Amino acid sequence: MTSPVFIFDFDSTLVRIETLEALADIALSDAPDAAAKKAEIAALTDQAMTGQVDFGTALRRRLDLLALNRSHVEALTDRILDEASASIRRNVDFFERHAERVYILSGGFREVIAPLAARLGIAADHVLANDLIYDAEGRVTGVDDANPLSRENGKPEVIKALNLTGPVVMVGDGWTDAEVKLAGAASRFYAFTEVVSRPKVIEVADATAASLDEVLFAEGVAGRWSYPRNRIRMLLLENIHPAAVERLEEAGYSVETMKGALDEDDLIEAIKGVHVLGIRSKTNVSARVLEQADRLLAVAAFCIGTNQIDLEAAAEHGVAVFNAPYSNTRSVVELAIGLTIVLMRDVADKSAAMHQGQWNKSATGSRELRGKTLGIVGYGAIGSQLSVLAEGLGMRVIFHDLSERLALGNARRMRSLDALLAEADVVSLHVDGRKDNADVIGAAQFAKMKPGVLFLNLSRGHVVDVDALAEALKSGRIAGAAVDVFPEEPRTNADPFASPLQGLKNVILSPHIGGSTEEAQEAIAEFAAERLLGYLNRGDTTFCVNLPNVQLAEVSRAHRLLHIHRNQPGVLAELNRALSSAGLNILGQHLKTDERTGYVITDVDRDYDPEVLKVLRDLPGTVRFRMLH
Ligand SMILES: NC(=O)c1ccc[n+]([C@@H]2O[C@H](COP(=O)([O-])OP(=O)(O)OC[C@H]3O[C@@H](n4cnc5c(N)ncnc54)[C@H](O)[C@@H]3O)[C@@H](O)[C@H]2O)c1
Ligand SMILES: O=C(O)[C@H](O)COP(=O)(O)O
Repeated sequence: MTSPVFIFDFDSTLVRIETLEALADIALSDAPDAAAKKAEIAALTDQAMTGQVDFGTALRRRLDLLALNRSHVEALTDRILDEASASIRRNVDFFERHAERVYILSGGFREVIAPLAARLGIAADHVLANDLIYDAEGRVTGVDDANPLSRENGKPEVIKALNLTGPVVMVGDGWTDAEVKLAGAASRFYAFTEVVSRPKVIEVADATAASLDEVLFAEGVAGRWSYPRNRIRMLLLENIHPAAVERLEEAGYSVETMKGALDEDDLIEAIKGVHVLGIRSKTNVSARVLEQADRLLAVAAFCIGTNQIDLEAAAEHGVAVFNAPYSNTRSVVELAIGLTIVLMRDVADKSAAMHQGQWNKSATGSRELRGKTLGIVGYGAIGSQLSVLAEGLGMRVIFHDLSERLALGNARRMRSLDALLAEADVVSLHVDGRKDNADVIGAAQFAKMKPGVLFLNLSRGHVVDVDALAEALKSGRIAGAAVDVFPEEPRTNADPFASPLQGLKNVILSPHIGGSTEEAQEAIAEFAAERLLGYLNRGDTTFCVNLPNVQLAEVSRAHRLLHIHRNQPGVLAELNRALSSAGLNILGQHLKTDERTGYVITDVDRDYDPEVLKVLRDLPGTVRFRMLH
């Protein structure tokens, strides 16, 4: 079968700008009537692109409004590579490989197009565009009137004159591109909507393409990615920072967001057809949810904790789970320090009294941090950082951890929790949210603490018996507490909150905001989005919390087969037998297993019978099979 000739429009297709509007921004930057002129130019562009004004008239009227000169055009030309549309940037490889069957056809200007054409490997004689005419002073006086592209219906005329063989595929956003189809000069016309969507153009198109990946997928051309990225749906819950949306959309994925968390039934409904779910600490991804997720490839916890996700069930379904283990740790530590000082000085109650008109200046019970003993339970990423900062403020630090952890600075490891409780003036909990940690601190532990101790929990709600804490506070054994996390937390800001700790003296309650700083949320968004992109685009499972971790480079000029299977004997041998009997040439292979799951990544030469993919999908033990190219 002859592969098609691809003809691409330039403005709002290969690039995300309209040339004349961008030139207007440059040329009119100091003009007093800039706004009015720009509006007129934008209106003319729109009228031409929707077929309301003929293209030639619109072009000349816009040029007349601009008083362009060579330096304006050069300024745009210099930055045109940065303006390439996202899916074009992702698919440079396609252009390079098919350059001899690719044309750029544009009512725009050859010199503006040239740098991008060169970057895509498209020869100068495959760039069909208007030529600007300059006078001796470098002022633009118009375009070459003899060029059909400076007129209505110029594009079909130019294509026909090329006498192309084989199917012709036209890709563009505007009416002049639709004219190609209407004049019978293209076999198929894709209305390109990545930059702008024009209903009148879509109406006459054979198909709509929200990205170049869509066109390549529909045309059966091996693009940069096997499946159009915009068809991969991502659902981000719980008010995840917009930086994540930006990054994932820039990479071509379709992202939907919701502010709050969802309960199990609503989540099951919401993730139908969703490939990637983004959550924070309040969405429970249960085995039942995973069971019914029909497309789910990955879950990203845009936070540290993953106790809200059934990690084992996710692995059984081949769903990779990622988190951001470090991005908000500093925020939690700063809050813990601040809360400790506020508790030591009883600032919260004194402030509340002042709001009621009471002046209560007194030093009784107020203490400095300096020289006090801080007992940190859980000496991981947060606990150990808190240790360093607290020492910097003059505290003595002791800690207890189930695992062997390096004591930082002068911190002293305590062999038992009880030993720590007996010595600490302040107890701060920083254990992880594993199920076994339920009620790690209850009545018995409060009884072992020093009278007058201060208590902080910024880890997980279920690790403390809150009723026992309330009793210990009421009895005065505990002098104050700061609690940021609760066994039951409202799913959204609109839901009510209730706790036995409400109304107690020297108790600071905060709505799970330990990691809620702008810095942390942005850093989490970037980190977790990168993990997702690494997994979707390369199969990379670095930092994955439930599948074997494999760090992978981008697949280049090969197809990558990603096979997740139950860790049972013989799967790798079977897989390689299938590959070898199909005559596939293996370019590279990685295997990593944990006690439950195996993950094999095989890069193969591109030419093979696609039937082999079915065999791999059906291999005994297969949990999930995916291919990237
Ligand atoms: N309040 C917030 O907004 C917020 C923000 C970030 C993290 N967190 C929570 O803070 C906690 C700590 O986070 P991290 O990043 O430091 O986790 P981490 O996994 O790095 O460290 C947890 C440490 O606790 C230890 N541990 C677990 N159970 C223990 C137990 N029963 N006794 C003693 N040690 C135990 C582990 O061995 C580990 O060293 C987690 O629960 C996390 O979900 C809360
Ligand atoms: O696990 C975490 O990182 C914290 O508990 C923060 O959770 P959040 O993103 O829901 O605030």
